[in-house]
Amino acid sequence: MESKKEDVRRKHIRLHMEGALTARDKVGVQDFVLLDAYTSESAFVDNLRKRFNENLIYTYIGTLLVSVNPYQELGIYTVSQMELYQGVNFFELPPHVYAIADNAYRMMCSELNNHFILISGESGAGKTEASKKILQYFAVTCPMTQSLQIARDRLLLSNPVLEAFGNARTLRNDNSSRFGKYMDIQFDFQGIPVGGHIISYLIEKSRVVYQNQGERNFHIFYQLLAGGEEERLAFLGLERDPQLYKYLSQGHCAKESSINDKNDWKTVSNAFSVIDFTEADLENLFGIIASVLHLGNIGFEEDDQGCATIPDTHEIKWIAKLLGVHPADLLEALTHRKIEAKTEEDFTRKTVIGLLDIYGFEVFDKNGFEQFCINYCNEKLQQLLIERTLKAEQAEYEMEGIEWEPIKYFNNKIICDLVEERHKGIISILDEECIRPGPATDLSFLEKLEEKVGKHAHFETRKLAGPKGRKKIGWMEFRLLHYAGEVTYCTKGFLEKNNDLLYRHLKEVLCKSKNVILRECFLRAELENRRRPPTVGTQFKNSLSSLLEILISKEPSYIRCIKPNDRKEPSKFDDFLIRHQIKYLGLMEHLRVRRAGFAYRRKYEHFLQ
Ligand SMILES: Nc1ncnc2c1ncn2[C@@H]1O[C@H](COP(=O)(O)OP(=O)(O)OP(=O)(O)O)[C@@H](O)[C@H]1O
Repeated sequence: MESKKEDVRRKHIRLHMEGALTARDKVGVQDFVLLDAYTSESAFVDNLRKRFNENLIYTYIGTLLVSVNPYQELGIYTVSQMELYQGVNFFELPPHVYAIADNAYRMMCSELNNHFILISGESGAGKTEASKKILQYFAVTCPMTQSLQIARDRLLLSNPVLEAFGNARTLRNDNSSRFGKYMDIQFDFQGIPVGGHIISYLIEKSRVVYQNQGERNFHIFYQLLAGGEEERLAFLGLERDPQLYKYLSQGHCAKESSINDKNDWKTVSNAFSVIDFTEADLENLFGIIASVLHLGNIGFEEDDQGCATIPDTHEIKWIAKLLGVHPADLLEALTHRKIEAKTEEDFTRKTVIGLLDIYGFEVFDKNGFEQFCINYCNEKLQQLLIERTLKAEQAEYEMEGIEWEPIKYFNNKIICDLVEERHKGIISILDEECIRPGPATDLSFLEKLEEKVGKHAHFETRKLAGPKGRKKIGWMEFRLLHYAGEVTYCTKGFLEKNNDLLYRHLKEVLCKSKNVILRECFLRAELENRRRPPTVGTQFKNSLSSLLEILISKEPSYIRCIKPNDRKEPSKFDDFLIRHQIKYLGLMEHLRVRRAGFAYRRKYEHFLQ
């Protein structure tokens, strides 16, 4: 009986495959490695366009998956599609995100090793969707006992909560993740999912207090106001109208027709109940969320001695109530000084498949401290790719004595060092400028950079550039020649954003809070540590290095997501925008290396015949 069912399944798969193979033959190449003009970016774009026009959004470069956001439902994520890819050799079926997921799963089961799938691309390119599809794939295709379904649901349903707290409307994407997300799914020796972890990285904290024109704060604030029950809002001292809150209205788009905060609130509330948040947990959590809104509305004034005062204590009373702290202590702490910062994570090993959904290179008209951090993160991830893929591939050919042309690829370690090297790198120089006594400014920081890294081949400023380059760099700016291209950063705000000081008084007050969540975040023991807390840049660097430690021990798979146009339109393929992404995703470079591997395989196969 079982084998008959299996036969039918196999037949079904074969028919699908044959159909797909014919379709794929007609539409460009399904693997860029097969491109004759593989060094030509135009040929690359042509192939991508041809396939995209036929709704074939996936193409391989060897085992790396290139995905173009279709901005429409294509009907390619059905359960029968999942079954089609289940247990089938990677290259036998047309490229698909399910093939990547299935391949990692099968390798993990057979070799009992750990894997990660790195999903990168710029905002709106489809990273989060891709990671959701992979999770759904595992949820449907992995052997599952009833009790484990609860764990599965938790993993899938925690997503709306993560998105509510970590995503926001930006100019590029209505639901843009403003943090890096690492999720791993643990499997036992039979390949049954037994648990998982979610770690969020590098959240864009500055968004809480400031949003650019056309952008919003994190969704949860708006969802709470739009959908929260009357009693809850009354308890929190909140009004429904987001315009009343400074932290929600700076971008002038608190209410957006494309976003339904009220409906989203329902989804998030439901998710909270599935992941076992009690009413007491929610009370504490929303107490903190509401306090942020009240904090934003506090009016500070200067007294006769030039000191900060808060004449209207209305908001203070609410915050004190919600956080369970003494109003006088809070008032004092908000107008006086001291410092702090925090934590990392740790977890036990099993065989796991990790999913890392992380923002790609950001290159805007004006790039600030946030873009500097994000792009540094991308340099480090590229380093990992070089270490793990390119170098390994070359080493293998050399070891086996296979004839091949060495590929010249750029090793971006030099740029990583420029940013992160102790005492010498940009982050250290910035930290020094933040710490040193005397009047440090963003401009003095720029001057320090010129003095200390001015000779570096990947660093430029207006002063250092020749007469030609000078025009394109402003007085307050420096330019980094990243592995994927140049990005000009404006130093304005670097010092302030790097400092992230949480004054000691304030921390002491929060340690005594009756709000359980807050008390967990501000540990008394940490107050005893009199050392200066790390700066934001250093926190970022440390967090990144712990992320890389997690990744380095695992076998990698890569998904590179591309956004086809800026208007979120289906069927619109903007060549210019796509070329930009091909460049910043390093795809041509990757193809060159893969192609060398492919040339070898072809030679080898021929030899075998
Ligand atoms: N495979 C897909 N099929 C259909 N629509 C998609 C697909 N991938 C993405 N989209 C559409 O594009 C939108 C943006 O995608 P997504 O949120 O995954 O981007 P992202 O790369 O995670 O962006 P950010 O970095 O800003 O979070 C989605 O809300 C969805 O409407």
